[in-house]
Amino acid sequence: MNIALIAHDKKKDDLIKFINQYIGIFETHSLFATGTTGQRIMDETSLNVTRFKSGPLGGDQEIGAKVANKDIDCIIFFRDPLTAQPHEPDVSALLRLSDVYDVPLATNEGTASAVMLHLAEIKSKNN
Ligand SMILES: O=C(CO)COP(=O)(O)O
Repeated sequence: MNIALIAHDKKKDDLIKFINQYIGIFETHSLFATGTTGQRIMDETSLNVTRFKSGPLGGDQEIGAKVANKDIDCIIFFRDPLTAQPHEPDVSALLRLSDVYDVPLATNEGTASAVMLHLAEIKSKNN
């Protein structure tokens, strides 16, 4: 599967911790990320990631374009609900496209954990 990973600045530590928790599942998928999130993932985990521009510079939109082209199967987006983002319209556009194309989108750790359990189930069925 093609999985997009995104985290706002105050959630990046949480995302890295989350990824390391489920590293065995993530390493069996193709990963995409916005710029800074992707760099942190590559620096702090063993995973390789295709990086787009940083979110405020268009990265959410680039991932949105991939969603519209049916190139993304799942999005894990650790959003910061307590900090205003200068590129909020881009974030909303990505969330909207995930609904348009019915792409699973986890915007917090609880939902992301549920998604990972689902991916683990698929993996064990395929083995
Ligand atoms: O702002 C973001 C998502 O809206 C994330 O972008 P970065 O990964 O470049 O910080």
